Amino acid sequence: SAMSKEQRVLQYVQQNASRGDPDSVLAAVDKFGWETEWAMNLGDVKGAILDRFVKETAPQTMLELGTYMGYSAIRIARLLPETAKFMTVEFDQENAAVAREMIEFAGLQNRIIQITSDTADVIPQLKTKYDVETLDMVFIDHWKDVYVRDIKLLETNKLLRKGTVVVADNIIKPGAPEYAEYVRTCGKYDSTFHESRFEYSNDDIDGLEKSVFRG
Ligand SMILES: O=C(NCCCCCn1ccnc1)c1cc(-c2ccc(F)cc2)cc(O)c1O
Ligand SMILES: [Mg+2]
Repeated sequence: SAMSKEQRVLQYVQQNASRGDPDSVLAAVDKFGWETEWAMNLGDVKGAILDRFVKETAPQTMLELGTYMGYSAIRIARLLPETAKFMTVEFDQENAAVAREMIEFAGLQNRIIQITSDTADVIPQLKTKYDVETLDMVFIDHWKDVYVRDIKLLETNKLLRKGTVVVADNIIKPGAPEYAEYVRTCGKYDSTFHESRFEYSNDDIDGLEKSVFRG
C-alpha cells in the first residue's frame, strides 16, 4: 500500500540526513515540513524555545507525552547526558514504529525509552515499572483534550516535585484552553506563556506554556 506521510518523512530523512547526527535529522524533518508536506512536529521555531527550557532545566528524569515521529524526542535527547532517564509515550502504533526508526537513525535509541501505550495507563506505572522517583521535566504534546487529565494524573501519582518544569505545546493552535486555564489558575504552578509561530507557518501564531510546580 502507499506510504503514509510519516513514512514519507522518514524516507526523506534516511535519504537526506546523516546517520548518527541528530541535528541533520531535525534539519531534514524541518526542510520537509517547510518545503514539501506540513506535519504536526514541534518544528524549528517552537523547537528552539524548548531547547532553551531543556538546557536551563538540565533534567536527569524527563517524560514526553506524544512521540509522533520522534522529532521532539530527538530534540530533547540530543541535549541530555547519557545518564539521564528520558521516556516518551505514543498511543498510535504506526507513528511509534516510524519514531523508532527515526530515533535509531539519529543514533539516540540508547538515550530514549520509547513506550507505545495509553498515557493514562503509563503514568500510574512510572514509579513501579519504570523506576521513576519524581520527574524533573515533562513535555506534553499529545491529544489536546487530555492534557488536563494527564497533568492531574502526574500530580495524584506524586510524580511532580517542587520545581518540576512542565512544558505544553499548542496552547493557541489547535489550542488547549482548559489546560491553560487549569495551570494558570489552580494555584499549584508558576505558569508563563511563550508566544511563537505554529509549526512550518510564517503567519499562524502558537506558543508553549511553561509551568513550574510549586510543590
Ligand atoms: O493533535 C496533535 N498532536 C497529538 C497527535 C496524536 C497524539 C496521540 N497520542 C500520543 C500519546 N497519547 C495519544 C497536534 C495537532 C496539531 C494541529 C493543529 C492544527 C491543525 F489544523 C491540525 C493539527 C498541531 C500539533 O502541534 C499537534 O501536536
Ligand atoms: Mg504539537
